Amino acid sequence: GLYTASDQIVQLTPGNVESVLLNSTAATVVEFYASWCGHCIAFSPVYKSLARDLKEWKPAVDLAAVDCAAEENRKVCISYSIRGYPTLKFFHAYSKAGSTGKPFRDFPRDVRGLRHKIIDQLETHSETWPPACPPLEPTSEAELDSFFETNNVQHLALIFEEAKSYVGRELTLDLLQFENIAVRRVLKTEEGLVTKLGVTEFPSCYLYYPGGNFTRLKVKVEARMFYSYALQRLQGVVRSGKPPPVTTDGLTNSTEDPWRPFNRSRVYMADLESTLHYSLRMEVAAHTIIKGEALIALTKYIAVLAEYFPGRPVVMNLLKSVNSWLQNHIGGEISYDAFKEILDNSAQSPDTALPEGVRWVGCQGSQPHFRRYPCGVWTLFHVLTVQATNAEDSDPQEVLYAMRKYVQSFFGCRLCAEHFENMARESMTDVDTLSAAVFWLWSSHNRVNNRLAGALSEDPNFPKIQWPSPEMCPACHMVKDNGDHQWNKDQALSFLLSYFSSSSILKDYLEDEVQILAKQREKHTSQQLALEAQKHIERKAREALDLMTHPLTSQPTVEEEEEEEEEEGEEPQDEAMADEEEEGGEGAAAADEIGGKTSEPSPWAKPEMEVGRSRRQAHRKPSIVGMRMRDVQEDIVDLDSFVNQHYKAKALQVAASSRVRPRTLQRKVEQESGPVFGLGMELDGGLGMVGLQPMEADLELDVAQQTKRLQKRELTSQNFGEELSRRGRWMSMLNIGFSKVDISLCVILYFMSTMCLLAMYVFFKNRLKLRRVKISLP
Ligand SMILES: Cc1cc2nc3c(=O)[nH]c(=O)nc-3n(C[C@H](O)[C@H](O)[C@H](O)COP(=O)(O)OP(=O)(O)OC[C@H]3O[C@@H](n4cnc5c(N)ncnc54)[C@H](O)[C@@H]3O)c2cc1C
Repeated sequence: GLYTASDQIVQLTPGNVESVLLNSTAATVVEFYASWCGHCIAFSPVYKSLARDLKEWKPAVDLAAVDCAAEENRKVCISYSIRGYPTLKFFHAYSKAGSTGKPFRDFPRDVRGLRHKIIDQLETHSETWPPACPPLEPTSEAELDSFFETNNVQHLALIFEEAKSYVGRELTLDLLQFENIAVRRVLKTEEGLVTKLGVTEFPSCYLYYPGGNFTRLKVKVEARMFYSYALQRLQGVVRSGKPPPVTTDGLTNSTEDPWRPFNRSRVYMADLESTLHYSLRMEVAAHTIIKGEALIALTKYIAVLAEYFPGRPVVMNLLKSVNSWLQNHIGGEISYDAFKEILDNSAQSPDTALPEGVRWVGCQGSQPHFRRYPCGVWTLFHVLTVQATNAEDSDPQEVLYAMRKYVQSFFGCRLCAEHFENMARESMTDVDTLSAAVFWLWSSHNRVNNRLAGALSEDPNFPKIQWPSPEMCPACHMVKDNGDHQWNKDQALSFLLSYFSSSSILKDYLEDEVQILAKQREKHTSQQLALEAQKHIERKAREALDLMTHPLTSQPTVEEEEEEEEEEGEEPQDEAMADEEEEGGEGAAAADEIGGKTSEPSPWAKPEMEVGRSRRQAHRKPSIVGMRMRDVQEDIVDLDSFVNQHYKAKALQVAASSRVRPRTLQRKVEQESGPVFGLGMELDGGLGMVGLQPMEADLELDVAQQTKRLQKRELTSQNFGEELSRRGRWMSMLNIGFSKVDISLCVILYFMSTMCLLAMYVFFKNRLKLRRVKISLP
């Protein structure tokens, strides 16, 4: 069909048509249309505007539509005698069954004309006046005398006008949903009242009070919209069913945050940063893996933020680094965890952070469930569209597209997203200038405001209005010759450009940059500590398990030994290479050498293997001794040293991968022939190094063999980064070693399991004996 749920037009179907049109408390205007009909398509924007214009009249008049082109509605349209499209019909309140409505013949194709036609029809109601509709006839002096006796209202607004004017009746219906106010029209011909109040201008509005007191309502222009804005803001006037606005004291008590006093007509950076925090750390976080449309949406969103967000340097640095990370990302998906690492600046780049948590200021609500994040989203994108106007060569739809995509993929309120998408589909693609983008968002936001006025989500302290109000921007409002309201687009644009400009954004209540960075560092460190501690515990558990399953007495297999040799051999290389790559090369080469020797299954390899083994066992023994010899402090998990070690390994890794450069063969040969592990010992000096004594004697290799091996290593030099990180892990693992408690625990467990086995052995042996004795008995 031509209408959606966000158009505030009831969509009729065979299922609801009777309940909507018959015996209803409100009169209903129905458009019968065919979705293929060009005139209907052309009329639909007018009908939608009419629905927005008459929004406040709903209890008295509602708008509906039915698509007669839809097969399922065919019978409905036939039963209402529809022959052509579009057809408008008026159904009075409490219409009886069988009523087919009054057709609007040759109806006007503009909102004003239709509005007047509807008022005319309302006035033709011949039966008892429907209670939901306020009296539309002019009032008299006599009626006013007793008005306050029969009506419990605080304000009576009198619209003095000519007989042909509709302003009084329109305002009566406009204020229908507000309490503590009533509106009546007084004709120019009501001389008594005109003279009493000294009325000289028609139309004009006077506030009338008990006892005959009165005052003139001051407005910029004597017109419906200006009266409406002003009357809704009178003291005590509230939307029906809504609690009265609370004072700041009340607000302080009803929100968990302390109330932050603020200027209602300014934008606050604290709201924008809070919105960024919430959207990137809460909304986007709902996607564990971000791919497809969501990834496009995130990339666009971050790109416009990095380009146009008028943030402080620390936030801009962060947005730019997230943007470049996303732009350089290869592949169709990212994990939120990876994204969050960048967002939380886990690389700890200086002066780069997005404050955590929210501090709503201009978007504070009188209750925790009002305003806040959605208010921030609107404000953020208004700011971005305005900032984009400074970059003249940018794509006019860029920011709107980013918003559309973001809302589609991430905005948690799915119905809001659907409504927004409907608006975007309708007209976003028509935006062809940067100013048009500012306008589009502003008018779309006003459409949403119109729809939501009076909704449950409306904060009574911040009523939804067509923004900006005449008080905020008098020049933005003007009236046409016929008295209808019109936006002065030039004035509205310059108001928006100034209101959302970076220079107008207030920096109050922002968290201090130094504090943000310190917090970030603190958080990062504690995360690292927790991670390292967890790794440490896991490692210890693994090692203890190993020790139980491979008791000290059992001999490792040749393969195991080879593996260990390789690992041991690599460790000093890590450290050495990171510290000074040349030495590391030697260490690894020597380790390769050992591996190479032991793995050769030659007949004469055995004695050599045995020699190697005994030597290695000699190496291994001190490693355990070494553990026992370690400091008493070892019983305490020294997390600081873990962190240092982690950073050191990381830094070395980065340094190594960035500094690795081709080495000359000659240099390598020279280096390989020297005592190779000395540096490793010096660097580490702990458990991990124990098995790596200098072994010049074992390294009498022929040059050709070495050359070959080195060439191989040269080829793999590109993978140093990876290799290093792998080896780094081993490094830290061996370096930590076992504490006394660990060893004692293992020995006790080992002893207990041996005893257990022994007990089982004795038990079964005795049982077998007993059984044999039984069998042998006659
Ligand atoms: C894309 C989107 C769609 C939404 N759809 C729905 C929905 O379908 N249903 C629903 O219940 N809620 C919806 N919401 C939430 C709703 O629009 C409000 O954001 C929310 O109710 C909070 O209202 P608020 O009073 O803080 O003012 P908001 O409407 O959030 O406005 C925030 C601030 O922007 C300024 N402002 C107001 N109007 C304009 C304007 N026209 N142009 C420029 N600035 C303006 C004002 O200073 C105002 O305080 C949506 C929000 C977004 C971001």
